[in-house]
Amino acid sequence: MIRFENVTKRYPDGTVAVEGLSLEVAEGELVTLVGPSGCGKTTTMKMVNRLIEPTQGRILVAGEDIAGVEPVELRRRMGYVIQQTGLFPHRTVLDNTATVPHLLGWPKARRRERARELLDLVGLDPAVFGDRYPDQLSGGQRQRVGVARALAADPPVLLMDEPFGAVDPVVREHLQTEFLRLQSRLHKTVLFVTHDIEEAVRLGDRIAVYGEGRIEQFDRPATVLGAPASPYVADFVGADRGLKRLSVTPIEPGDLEEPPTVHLSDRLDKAARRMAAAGARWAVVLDDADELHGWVSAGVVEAQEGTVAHHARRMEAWLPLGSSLKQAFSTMLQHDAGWIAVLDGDRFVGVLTPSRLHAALRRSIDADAREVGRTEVELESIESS
Ligand SMILES: Nc1ncnc2c1ncn2[C@@H]1O[C@H](COP(=O)(O)OP(=O)(O)OP(=O)(O)O)[C@@H](O)[C@H]1O
Repeated sequence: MIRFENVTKRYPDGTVAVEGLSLEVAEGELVTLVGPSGCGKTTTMKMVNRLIEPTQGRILVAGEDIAGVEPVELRRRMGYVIQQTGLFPHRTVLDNTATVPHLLGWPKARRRERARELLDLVGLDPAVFGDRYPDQLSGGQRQRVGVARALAADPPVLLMDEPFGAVDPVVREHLQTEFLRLQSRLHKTVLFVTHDIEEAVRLGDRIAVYGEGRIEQFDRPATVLGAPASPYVADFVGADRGLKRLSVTPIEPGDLEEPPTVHLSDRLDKAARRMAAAGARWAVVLDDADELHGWVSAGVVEAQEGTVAHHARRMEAWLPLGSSLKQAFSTMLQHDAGWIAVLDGDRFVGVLTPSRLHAALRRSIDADAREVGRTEVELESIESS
């Protein structure tokens, strides 16, 4: 969707900001450009909407060489979000959001309706915020308006230059989560500049790690963290990259243990037999709709009569399949739990234990090194190592 072909930018004073850059962002993909200050990220981005012209090479968007597209026309096809949102201070939030539809000549009622819809989408109630001016908003709210404005005309491409850079870390994490949720619905092609490696790995389908004016590695976040291409990249992603990798490695069905399951309505002697047969000290308890209720321990079951319902404990520590290993670890710590339940929708699929979590992480590193799927890596090789 966005393709750089051997692009170089040399400024008139001789500074080479970008050199021989080749990079392709697929349709619907979110690529983060990350690197230290001055390495050429912003220059790269601004060449896509022709705020800066390359000295050499060409850039194609949807197959078309943008050198032949009117800059104003080109920019209407691309949402652009920057750190200092660039909102018009004397226009209301609603009018700011409707900027591009206004430029495109949409009738007033339609563009106001669209602006309200967009504000809703980014989590701002238009009835509350629509008539405010930008200086009557918090930094995080201003950034949301910036995102809403960029999306207003539904452009296929979004260019985002440190859009969450000016807000505190808690708000930033919140905005990132919301943006990921939005992106999972909208599937825009996104080029996202940041100097924050945490943000880059969290948001990017792939990340391009910049050295000076050139890309040192362009890969999925887990690969960059697990197998940095050079000492420079290893240094940039940080000594705690193993820990960071937890946040980009999802829980997969193959990572889970399957303890015996019993139902709330089961008699205790049946539950006891099932646990004994499995050699388990506890079982997961499901309700009549087969949804997770909690757990029950073998000790309680053996000593009592009646049904599981009287002795089952609620299980609060659970996560959906596909959550990150970091969320899993954090949930274990938060609930002081030796395992967490993993659900697929409402369906219970298994449990993740600390040793399985460790195995999953090791397996994903092995899988990347061998360029195979994680499920193809034998668990034995981990447990015996
Ligand atoms: N108009 C200009 N004239 C000369 N040099 C420039 C110009 N704009 C940028 N540069 C230089 O080009 C290099 C890359 O700048 P760029 O803004 O692309 O970096 P960046 O990675 O986005 O940095 P930051 O994270 O600090 O925004 C820097 O050395 C910068 O000083």
